[in-house]
Amino acid sequence: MDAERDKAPKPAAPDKAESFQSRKARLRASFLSQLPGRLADARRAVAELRAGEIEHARLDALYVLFHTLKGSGATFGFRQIGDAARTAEQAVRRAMDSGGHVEPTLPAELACLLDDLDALALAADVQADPDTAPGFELPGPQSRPEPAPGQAPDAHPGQPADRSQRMVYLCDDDPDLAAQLAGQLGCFGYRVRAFTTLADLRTAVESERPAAIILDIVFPEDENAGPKMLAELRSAEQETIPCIFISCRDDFEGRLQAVRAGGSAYCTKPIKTVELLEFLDALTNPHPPEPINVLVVDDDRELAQFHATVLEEAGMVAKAVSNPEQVLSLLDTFDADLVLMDMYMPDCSGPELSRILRQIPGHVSLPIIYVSSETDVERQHKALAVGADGFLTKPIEPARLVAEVALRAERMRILHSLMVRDGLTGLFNHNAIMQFLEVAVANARRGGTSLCFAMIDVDHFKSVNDTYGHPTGDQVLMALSRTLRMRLREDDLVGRYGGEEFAVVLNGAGVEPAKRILDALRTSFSNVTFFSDGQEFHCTFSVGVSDFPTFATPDALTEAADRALYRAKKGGRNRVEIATEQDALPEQSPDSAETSDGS
Ligand SMILES: Nc1nc2c(ncn2[C@@H]2O[C@H](COP(=O)(O)OP(=O)(O)OP(=O)(O)O)[C@@H](O)[C@H]2O)c(=O)[nH]1
Repeated sequence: MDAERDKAPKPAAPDKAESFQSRKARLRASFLSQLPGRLADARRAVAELRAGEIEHARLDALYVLFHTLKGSGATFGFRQIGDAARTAEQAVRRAMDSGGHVEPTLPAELACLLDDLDALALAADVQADPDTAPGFELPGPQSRPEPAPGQAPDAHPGQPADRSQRMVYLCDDDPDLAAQLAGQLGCFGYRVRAFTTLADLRTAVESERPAAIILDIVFPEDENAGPKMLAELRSAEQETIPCIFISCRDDFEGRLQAVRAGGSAYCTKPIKTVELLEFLDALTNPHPPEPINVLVVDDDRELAQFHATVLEEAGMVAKAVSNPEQVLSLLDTFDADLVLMDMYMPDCSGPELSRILRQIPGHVSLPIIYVSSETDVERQHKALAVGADGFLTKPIEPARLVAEVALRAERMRILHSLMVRDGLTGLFNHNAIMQFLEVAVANARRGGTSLCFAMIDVDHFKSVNDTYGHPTGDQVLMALSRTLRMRLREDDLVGRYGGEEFAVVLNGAGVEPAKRILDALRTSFSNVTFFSDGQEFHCTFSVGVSDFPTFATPDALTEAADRALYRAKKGGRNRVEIATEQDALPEQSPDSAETSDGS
């Protein structure tokens, strides 16, 4: 039934240099050129309908065809085509709802509607001016709101932000807290000047403008002195300096004063350094955030391409696909933040595709929004019940499409980041790094590549805590996490395995390069000087490394790395040990693992 369309030339992938006006004209022309083929397909299917018989398959196919035509006709500005297709769709739906029984009058009714559609298709070239057609007004480039308190702005947890050389002023009347926070932020690459009085802060701002201010609310002179000072600084400054309030006040009044003074974020004491860092990164990061990635799935190629074009115009990265079968493999390589999905597609419906995605652990929380001309609320609810997140009705205004996609994708990035991050270090947490290890092993197996898994454990960490106190121990852990994040490649994965143990997945690395990299990290960390109560000290760590394919499963890799780490500790610490085949799980040699999972 789709034979004509398959022969039709596919719309070219969006060319970045091509203007939106010319893209929309091209897609509209492509829709028109394919219209006769689609109508011929429909006419053949109508001719094959047997009056008085049960005809599930032909009715299903006709339904998808008219439904698609309804949505794309309206989107490309051909309202009458959309209306006629809707009437035909409703006639087919009635037959489907009566158990697939074809009333004797149905074929003639549909043939009549197809005559109308043929006539409209002929007239279509002059029917609608694309510039005035609904659905063609473009929103401006996607603008992102400043992160609100509680929002984690970094879309890619575990990836370092370039914080080097960013000067931050911190003002708190508690000198110990000011010094401690300054020390911790310093571990993450910020240059911090700490002040205990507002007068000193004002003098410093007047002589050198900082990238951000961290400001207490309550000072001895006034319980709202911090917000008052910010308001004063802002009235004197040409450009506003971002400010994060820190306070032991968690009451509404304190928060209200902070917002009124223009505070961008609010952290309550005791301060969680990672939370503070996230706000600082968001407010001072000179790099724009990662664009939102959207996968658009619609069997109507022009419509998929059109929606992708609208999203790209708004600064997102959008891939259009018309065959649902390609979605899984595409998602392996395209890190989609959201899937925009048609509801009725001939070979696999939107709800079926949603179910398939929800059965894959990695896609359980991937936002799915249907874009469909289905207006029946009950059917919309049924489609949503399989795990989709929203419903947009075709034709959709570009501005609304962009806003809905941006809102949901941003929210999911925030939630995802909170779910997968460790609170102290900002690295992936235990569950996340173990899940990433599974994915990395599956990818390495499929691609025939290698990878290394390293377990890193700080040496004599208990005595660091015992000698210098727990907060200093925390600083050591934060400094190590930063060293790992800054020095490893972007596609390597770093997580906090637990306590003072860290896990690293070095994608594509063999044992020898992995050992070289980890030895370099070990040396550079051992050179970091820590300070506590006027005393200096250094820390080291030990590493156990296992590799794929010598160890073929995530369990085998973890166990082997753990055993190698034990040897490193036994052998005197501050060293990297490589796992050998003797470190394999007793019951699971690499060979048996290869066959047990069927690969
Ligand atoms: N400061 C701090 N300490 C932690 C944290 N998580 C675990 N620890 C401490 O890390 C220490 C780990 O000590 P051990 O497992 O005995 O090992 P170790 O002292 O590092 O000695 P070796 O591993 O044998 O070199 C314990 O004292 C834990 O309380 C944390 O988040 N912060």
